[in-house]
Amino acid sequence: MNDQKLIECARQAMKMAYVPYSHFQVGAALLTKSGKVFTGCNIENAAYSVCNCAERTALFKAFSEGEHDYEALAVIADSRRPVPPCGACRQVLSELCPSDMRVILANTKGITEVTTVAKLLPGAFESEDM
Ligand SMILES: O=c1ccn([C@H]2C[C@H](O)[C@@H](CO)O2)c(=O)[nH]1
Ligand SMILES: [Zn+2]
Repeated sequence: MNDQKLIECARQAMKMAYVPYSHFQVGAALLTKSGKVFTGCNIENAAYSVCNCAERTALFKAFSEGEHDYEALAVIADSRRPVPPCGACRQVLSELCPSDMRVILANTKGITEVTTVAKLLPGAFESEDM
C-alpha cells in the first residue's frame, strides 16, 4: 500500500464525517503492519468538547480490534495546507504508535507532507515521566 492509496482511503472516509457544527470534514486511514487499513472520520457533538477527530476514530477502531502495530497514518481535509493534527491527537498518537511512524498529511488540492509521530509532538509526556 503506497502513500497515495492510503490517502485515497482517507479521502473516502472523509465523506462519512458528521460535522453539523464546523462543516469541516476530515478523513484518516491507518495502515497496520499486517496490511489492514482502518479508516476514520471526525464525529462532532452539540457538546463541542466531546467531538472526536478522524485520526483518533481510525486509531481507536484499530486498537479496539486488537491491531496494535502500525505502519503509517494518512489524514486529509479540504484545508489550505495539509491538515495538521490537533494536540489531543498528537498525544494519543504518541502513546499508541511508534515514534518513527510515518504520518502523511494531505489536503484535497493534492498537497501532501510526510512527517512522523515524534516530529508532531516533541517532548511528549509519556509513562516514563510519572
Ligand atoms: O486534524 C484534524 C483537525 C481537525 N479535525 C476535526 C475536529 C472538528 O470536528 C473539526 C474542526 O476542528 O475538524 C480532525 O478531525 N482532525
Ligand atoms: Zn485531533
